[in-house]
Formats: sequence, structure tokens, C-alpha cells
Amino acid sequence: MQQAMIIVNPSSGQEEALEHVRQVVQLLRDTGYEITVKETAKERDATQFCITACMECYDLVVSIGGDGTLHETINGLLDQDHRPRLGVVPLGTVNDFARALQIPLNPKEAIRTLTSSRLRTVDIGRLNNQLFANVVAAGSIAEALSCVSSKDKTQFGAFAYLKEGIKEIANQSAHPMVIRYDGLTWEGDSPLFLAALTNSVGGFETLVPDASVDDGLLHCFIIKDLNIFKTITVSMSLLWGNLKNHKDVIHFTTTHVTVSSPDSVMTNVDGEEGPSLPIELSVLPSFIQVIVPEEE
Ligand SMILES: Nc1ncnc2c1ncn2[C@@H]1O[C@H](COP(=O)(O)OP(=O)(O)OP(=O)(O)O)[C@@H](O)[C@H]1O
Repeated sequence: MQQAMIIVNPSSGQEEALEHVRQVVQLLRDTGYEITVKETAKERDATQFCITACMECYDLVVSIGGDGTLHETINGLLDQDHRPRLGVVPLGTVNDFARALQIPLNPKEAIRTLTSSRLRTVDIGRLNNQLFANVVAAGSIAEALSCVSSKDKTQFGAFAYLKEGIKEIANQSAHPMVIRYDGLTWEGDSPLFLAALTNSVGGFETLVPDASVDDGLLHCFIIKDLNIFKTITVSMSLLWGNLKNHKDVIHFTTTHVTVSSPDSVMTNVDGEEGPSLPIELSVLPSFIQVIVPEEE
């Protein structure tokens, strides 16, 4: 019999997570899985549970929660020989990973998708000694994004991030950064360096429209030091899906990049606060298999 582990953050999804778990258990049991349910109580629990699933050769891990729970779950796959398939039931406010894979954002529909026979092979990123599923941002805007409240995210969606980002640029708080990739070095003041694996970043599917989950690439952006007027034009470019062509934005794709600064600069990793610079990023191509909806 195949074994599935359900990792659930009971505090996500307006406290309805446990009701969704009951449906997932029923569905997967009917499909012939033996089920283990693990509820997270604190940071890193999801990582520990996923490590157990790898060591005990589970066939499937289902992450029920927001992008934070998903991020912690995939971190259990680091340096493991056996990596279970992944199912996702998105209960967060942004759900970038589900968006990028066209997994329904409605939890009930996402649960039905778990019986799909279609798997998608997906790249994962490595940041120093941890993994990420979607995006790493560094700089003063990244710091501001970590402070976006759940209330604002629920109320304004992706625009809550835009609001904080614009406010931060208006504060003119760029940091000196040194960014090295493919034998090249960029040095200058920047309020934001961003590396995305997927086309959905902070709920914006227009930021990196051409990124795909299996292209083996980090899609990187360096925003140059901006004044208020340029901030508006950069924001418009983001919304229109052509940020990479803006003259105050440097865009490149790579498989390996390092970012450092003489200042103390924080990062944001998959929407949660990350380590401070320096960071080294790389791609782990075709790292996991994720259950996605059947093709129409
Ligand atoms: N039982 C728990 N109670 C409170 N927090 C928890 C619990 N279990 C895990 N956490 C922490 O909550 C963090 C955020 O969880 P998650 O992203 O799933 O939910 P969310 O905040 O609803 O989503 P979003 O960030 O998209 O709004 C996780 O990174 C984890 O460290």
C-alpha cells in the first residue's frame, strides 16, 4: 500500500484547515493510501515532518497551509535520497506556488486535484543551506515586504506588497550591493534584488511572465536606485508584465548568483523573513514532482 503524509498548519486558512484535512484523508484513503496526519504547532515542524517522510520512504506528502508551510515542507527535502511526490492544498493569502502550477486556489477544488494522475517536474532553489520554492528578495523593499500584515494581504492581495514597496522606494533607502553571476559583476545602490523561480511573485503573475517552473533558471531583477517619478514607471511596468524592459531595471537569467553588501541587509524568502546578506543562490533543476490538475 502507498503511504501519504498530510502536513497541515491548523492556524492557516481561517482556521478551517482541519476540516479540509478530513476531506483529504477520506479522498486519499478511497484512492488506496495509508495516511499519516501531522499538525504543525510552530516554526520548522513541517520541515521535521517532511524529513521523516523522506527517511521512511513515503510516496506522497501533502502540504495544507500557506506558502510558509509549503516553504518549510520542501525544506525537509534538502539532501534526501528519497523525495516523495508533493500535493498542495493552498490555504494562505498569496499562494504563489499553487498559482504557478495552476493548482486551484479554492481548497475544495485543490483537494479534488490530489487524485489527478498528472505530475509536473519542478525546479527548486537553494539559498545557502536552505531551499526555496518561489522567490528570494534582498534589500530595503524586501525588508518592508516582510512587514506586510496578514490583514492587508487578505484585503489588498498582491497590491499590499506594491503599496509597501512604493512606500519604501519613496523613503529612498537603497543599499550598496555586489551581485555576481556568470562571470559578471554588478555593483551599485539598489532597494531590491529579486530572484524568482516561477511566474507568480507576491501574487503578481505579471512580474516574470516568461518564467516556468521547469526551465532550470533563476529569473533575476536588480532595481536601480529610484526617484519618485521612476518608482511610478517601474510599478506600471510591473503591472503590465514588462518590468524586465524598464531602463532602471537590470534583468538576467542564471543558474547561480551571489549577492553581498557591506551593509546589514535582510532577505525575504518565499514571503517569510530570511537570512541577511551575503547569500548564494542556485537552481536544483527538476527537483520534485508535484501533483497538478489534469490537462483540459
Ligand atoms: N499551529 C501553528 N500556529 C501558528 N503558527 C504556526 C503553526 N504551525 C506553523 N506555524 C507557522 O506559521 C507560518 C505561516 O504559515 P502559512 O504560510 O501556512 O500560513 P498563512 O500565514 O495563513 O499564509 P500566508 O503567509 O500566505 O498568509 C509558518 O511558516 C509556520 O512557521
